[in-house]
Amino acid sequence: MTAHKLSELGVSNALKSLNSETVSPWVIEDGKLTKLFQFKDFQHAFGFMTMSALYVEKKNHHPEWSNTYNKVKVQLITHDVGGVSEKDFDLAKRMDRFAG
Ligand SMILES: C[C@H](O)[C@H](O)[C@H]1CNC2=NC(N)=NC(=O)C2=N1
Repeated sequence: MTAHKLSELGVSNALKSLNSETVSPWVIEDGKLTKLFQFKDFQHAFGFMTMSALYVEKKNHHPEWSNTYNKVKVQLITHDVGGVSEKDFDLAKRMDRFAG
């Protein structure tokens, strides 16, 4: 699947749809699709990262993320097109599911 950089309107519409399915919102921060996940403890946070890692490797589309104890900050952008694309929204939806 080739990536196409989404327009501002495209990002805004995709964000509305993505956030209708999740309790805590994704936002655009520094031009990247961003979310802070909070888990009950480190093990759950790391389990989320492990499930996500297997998926991102299969899709060859990788997050920028950091983990502090029970928190995982995720930022998604499609480097090949220099902006947010459908691939980022697909991964965001999957990560919300992995987070339970
Ligand atoms: C060579 C390799 O397929 C590319 O660099 C892939 C790897 N993972 C990637 N991840 C993200 N987030 N954006 C990309 O453009 C991208 N490109």
